[in-house]
Amino acid sequence: MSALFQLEKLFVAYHGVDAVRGVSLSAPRGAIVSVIGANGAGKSTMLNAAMGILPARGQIIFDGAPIHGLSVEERFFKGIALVAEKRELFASLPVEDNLALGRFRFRREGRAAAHAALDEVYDLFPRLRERRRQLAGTLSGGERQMLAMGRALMGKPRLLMLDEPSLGLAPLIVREIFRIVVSLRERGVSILLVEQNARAALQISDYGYVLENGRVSLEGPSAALQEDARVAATYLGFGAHRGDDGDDDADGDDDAAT
Ligand SMILES: Nc1ncnc2c1ncn2[C@@H]1O[C@H](COP(=O)(O)OP(=O)(O)OP(=O)(O)O)[C@@H](O)[C@H]1O
Repeated sequence: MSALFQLEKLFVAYHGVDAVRGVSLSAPRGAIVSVIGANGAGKSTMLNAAMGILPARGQIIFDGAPIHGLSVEERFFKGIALVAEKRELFASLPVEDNLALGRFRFRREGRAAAHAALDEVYDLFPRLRERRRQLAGTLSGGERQMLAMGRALMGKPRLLMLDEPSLGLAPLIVREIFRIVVSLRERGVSILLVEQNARAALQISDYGYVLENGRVSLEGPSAALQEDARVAATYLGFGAHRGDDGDDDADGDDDAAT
């Protein structure tokens, strides 16, 4: 499988201090690639740099071409979308207006295309269809995550980057969200999934990277990572030692934290 997206020796700094330190990573077409790591490992920083929100050194390659010099909007038009950890919804607008904003850059395409995109998102997230007139600010945490993903999908991305989609959500909702992520892979969307919930991420991904202190410390097929003693001890809660993200099995949080 050829890579749709690659980072090569990516460095990202805040005030001269590197938070991401030489990360190389590859996301094949039609695959789910997960990046796991504790708080502060550099996961969000890496995604924000990949999207062009933060400046970075190193190579960022999409569909065989370097995109380093492109703006966020140009990357979006190439087919890259990021669902940020904070979801970044318009709380005082209804669900459907939030979704429509995900397509505003395509406004010249006309109503039929916009409706078709909306229908596709509603088919994927029937809950959003039921709540299409509800204000985004009144949605539950899980519904907000669905709306943030739905809005990103309105742009028909080829690469969907998800920053901690399970954050603050109850296990049942996490399962639903992750089931949808798997169905997106079946529809041909490539996924880069950043998660502290290592167990859930490795269960649905094809390949995984472990990020520690801004560096890739381990990588491999997700099934192999699940069997790896260091991953099990630090991120899956087995063995003598647990990492500082001990709440990684998604069963301790409620659904109202977002
Ligand atoms: N705006 C900022 N200014 C300065 N330092 C920052 C900023 N954002 C993040 N950092 C630092 O960069 C490092 C990486 O943070 P980042 O948010 O990328 O980690 P993360 O792996 O996504 O963690 P989390 O899961 O907690 O979001 C941390 O040490 C953090 O304190």
